Amino acid sequence: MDLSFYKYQGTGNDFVMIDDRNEQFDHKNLELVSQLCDRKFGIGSDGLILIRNKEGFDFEMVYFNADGSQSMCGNGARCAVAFSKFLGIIDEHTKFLAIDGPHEASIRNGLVELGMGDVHSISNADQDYFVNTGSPHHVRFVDDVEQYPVVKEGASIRYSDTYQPSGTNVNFVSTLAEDEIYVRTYERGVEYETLSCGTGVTACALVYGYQNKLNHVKIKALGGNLSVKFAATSDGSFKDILLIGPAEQVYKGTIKI
Ligand SMILES: N[C@@H](CCC[C@H](N)C(=O)O)C(=O)O
Repeated sequence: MDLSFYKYQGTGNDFVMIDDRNEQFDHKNLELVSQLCDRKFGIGSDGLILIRNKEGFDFEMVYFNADGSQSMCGNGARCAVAFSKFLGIIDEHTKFLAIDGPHEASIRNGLVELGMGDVHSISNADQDYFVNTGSPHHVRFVDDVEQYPVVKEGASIRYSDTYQPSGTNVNFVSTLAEDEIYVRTYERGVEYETLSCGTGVTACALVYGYQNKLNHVKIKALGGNLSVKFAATSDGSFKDILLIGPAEQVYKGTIKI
């Protein structure tokens, strides 16, 4: 059977997107998901997203990592908003459902402002930090992130006893300017460094912003630039979090499954 798909990228985090409003894709077939995401034997991507109908929402984003596991994906959600606009499901504003709950977003000229879920706290993790932004993120500040062994150190933290059994994503951060950081991320479920991670840069921006009394942090990632705005509350939690950045359709195709 031929499966139609679109390919999207958000700051280099790339996704196979499937319009599955007729629910024909077998979402329990995780082997198929990882085969489609395989860069040698499939289409190739960091993740796969199904757009489905959901009562009370414009759509539901069903997200899978390349290995078939599921979590919240910030860049994927920005791409899902762009794809839903392309499909004519939404106009400039949307309310949709993801695995971590409802989200609101807007899109203008390919730039997506994505409302993220509230974050309850930043925890200490040895000398580093841990933040859950819909997906789990370890955050470590380093002197020169460009030269840092992200895959080696990231894998060692991801598989450490502290994070068993489900593991974590791992972000390494250096300061570029007073209001700008450079973030590189080892992603769980891809099991490698990706060019950008939306929930990851959000976690890093919250930690950096909190420490430096900022409510708007710019982020450089390997795949492009993002920014995060938020409000810090007196009890150490964060609300009104916006992840802002581009989302682009790269191509469409069909593949035999
Ligand atoms: N790339 C994503 C994060 C995807 C989920 C993550 N790999 C996990 O399993 O926690 C993003 O842009 O947020």
